[in-house]
Amino acid sequence: MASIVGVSSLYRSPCLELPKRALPYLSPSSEKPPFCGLRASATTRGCCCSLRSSRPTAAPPRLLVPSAVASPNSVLSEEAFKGLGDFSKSSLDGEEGEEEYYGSEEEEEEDAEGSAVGSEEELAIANLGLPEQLVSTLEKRGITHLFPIQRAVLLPALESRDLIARAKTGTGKTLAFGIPIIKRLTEDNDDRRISRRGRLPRVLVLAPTRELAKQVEKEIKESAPYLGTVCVYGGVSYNIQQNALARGVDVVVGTPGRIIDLINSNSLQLGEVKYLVLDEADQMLAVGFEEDVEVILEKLPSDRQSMLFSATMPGWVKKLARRYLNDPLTIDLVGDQDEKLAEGIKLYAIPTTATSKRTILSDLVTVYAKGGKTIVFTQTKRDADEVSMALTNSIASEALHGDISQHQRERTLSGFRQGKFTVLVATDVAARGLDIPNVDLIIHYELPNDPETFVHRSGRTGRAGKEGTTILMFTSSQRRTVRSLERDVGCKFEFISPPLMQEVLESSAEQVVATLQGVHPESIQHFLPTAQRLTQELGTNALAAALAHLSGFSQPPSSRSLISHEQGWVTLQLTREQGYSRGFFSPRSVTGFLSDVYPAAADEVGKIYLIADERVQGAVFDLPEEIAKELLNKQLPPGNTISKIMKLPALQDDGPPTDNYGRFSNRDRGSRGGSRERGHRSSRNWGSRDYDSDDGFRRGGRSYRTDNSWSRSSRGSNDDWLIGGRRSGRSSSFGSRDRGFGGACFNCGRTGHRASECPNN
Ligand SMILES: Nc1ncnc2c1ncn2[C@@H]1O[C@H](COP(=O)(O)OP(=O)(O)OP(=O)(O)O)[C@@H](O)[C@H]1O
Repeated sequence: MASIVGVSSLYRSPCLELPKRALPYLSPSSEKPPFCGLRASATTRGCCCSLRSSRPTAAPPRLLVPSAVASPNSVLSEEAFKGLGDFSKSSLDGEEGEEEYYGSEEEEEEDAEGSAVGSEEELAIANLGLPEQLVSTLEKRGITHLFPIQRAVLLPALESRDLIARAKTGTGKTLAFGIPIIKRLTEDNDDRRISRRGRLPRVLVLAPTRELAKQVEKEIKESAPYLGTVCVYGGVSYNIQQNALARGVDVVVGTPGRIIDLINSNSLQLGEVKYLVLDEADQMLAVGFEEDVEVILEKLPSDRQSMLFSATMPGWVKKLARRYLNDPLTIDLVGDQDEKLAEGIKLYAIPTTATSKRTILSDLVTVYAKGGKTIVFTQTKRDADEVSMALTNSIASEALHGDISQHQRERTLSGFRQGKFTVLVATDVAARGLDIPNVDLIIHYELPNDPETFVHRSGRTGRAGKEGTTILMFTSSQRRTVRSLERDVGCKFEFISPPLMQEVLESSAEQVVATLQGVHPESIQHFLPTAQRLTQELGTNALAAALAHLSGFSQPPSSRSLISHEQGWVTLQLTREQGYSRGFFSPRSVTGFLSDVYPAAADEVGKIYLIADERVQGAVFDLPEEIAKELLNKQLPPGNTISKIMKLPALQDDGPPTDNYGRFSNRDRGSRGGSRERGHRSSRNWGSRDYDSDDGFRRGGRSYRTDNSWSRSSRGSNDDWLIGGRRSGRSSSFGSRDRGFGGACFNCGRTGHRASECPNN
């Protein structure tokens, strides 16, 4: 698990170049010894100071930029930050050598050498010669040492290099561009322009969503309150934004749609912009946004520094970026071969069915979030609403998507940040960039559209070195997509089963206990007399009743299938003693047995699985609660036992759910009908997915992969859910209302009739 403390780890050979060369490069007035904070290579390749600047660097007034030593394959080691992001062994699009690239092949080898002489001190922001105001505001926010991406970007950014930077989610990319830009703006203030009214912006940061734009604005404002920073985005009145721009501004952060509107109304002039940042660059350059970005770029001076940041940079982004960037330096702290997710994120995957999804969801939240914050990602706005509504019965939750008014979106996010409710159900509008403290659990209620979205969604937890958990829910038909996801993201899921009711009850109780610990002692005093009376009357039952109520279990939990996890179903086990067997024991034996003992049970039986233990002749199967009760009261033929079970025994063929199982289930005939329809719709709906864009209207999304394998499978899975989810009620009713006999005759073994109707009788 990565830890922020990792920052204090030592790396071995500190850069020897920078102290000599970089003094003027950093703050001329600083008396602190500057250093680059990067280990010099044990080989001949040198540290960041030898990064080649292959074009003249635009030195700001009073900043002397040293002419760097040419070293095309400059290498930096990240020993000190292991866990927060490793340097890659390959370039973003595999075209090494074509461009300057920041990564190492011999890193591991180097890491084994040398002695630990670098120190926390060397990474201390206070030692870098940054403007004092900046150092002090960062320190107040607990930011005292550079994170790896910040360290890697600082010098090239100050050298005015165009950059393409990739680092994992939550590793501090905002300040990676923020710190050098703020330094330049602060020092480039000879003419006191920072306070001048009507000054035009020198920095433009483009972000794909309003929430992200606001967050970047906040980060810059908090780090440099003395700069004029204005955020412009759609969904709110123009006036306030226009007035703020008119007063004079240093940094504009915004979403493309509103920026274009403000340019067109002449409220925003970009003629003095010196620094352009595309945050979440791959999304900014995806179809739909790219045209807007191009319109904006046309308004910018060509003599500017451009920087692209994201946790994901598919190859096409880099190719496209060449059109906008000038001899860019690529800084890649992710690498193509390695896991793309931030470390410290535990990954689980859980097989579900469309009908059991919602029940499982609330159980997962209860058991895995342990009272912390959860974000549930859905594909569509409608699903976000519906899932949030369904959850609200048991857990406080709210929905966030592009159809919700901007005002409400802001209120929702702020309520979530403040912990007023603990589950946010969102479309991918919340997948990128949002930095919300203490999000412990991410649930992909629906498979993401592409691996990049999976990385960004999951990256809302495990930020800045913290731990987090991600759970992917999938149906059996989506198994292949899950495997592709593992391959594309370089991760491995641990496959889990739905939590048992006992676990849910225990977790709920624990959370209530944690909440009780926060009750103010004075409040307790008010309730003490009643508590004492109740304890005398009811003993510990009084406290248990209070816990049950506060856990949301005033009524006993409804019965639930251990197989499908659907409510209202019970899982029973049939075992047959040796010697009573009528031949080979199979699922047909179960349906035949049921039709003899209680035909209603044979009609309604759900999934049937054989017990794995070869010494036991038996199976488990699902029945509706009422039917199960009746069956348990029936007289059974000798040698047979039926009991209600609380835990599944080991089952043959991996147990539920697979595509093969349930062949003997009546209910399954319905779902097979459903899957025909799924197949029919799967490819068509891909383009019309209900995707949120910044400005609340649909934008297309680039299909990131060229081989289509991911896209195709996720298209299928997307629609699978669209149909499965919305029609879940119908799907489950197909089987149970269809009274045709789905089992096999106990007599002749053929399907379609009961033993009592067997023509062979
Ligand atoms: N040097 C630092 N020390 C401590 N905390 C930091 C440092 N730099 C950034 N942070 C904090 O780390 C968190 C994550 O930063 P940020 O949102 O910039 O990550 P990111 O890499 O842009 O993530 P994403 O890819 O999800 O957009 C923020 O809360 C930020 O304030």
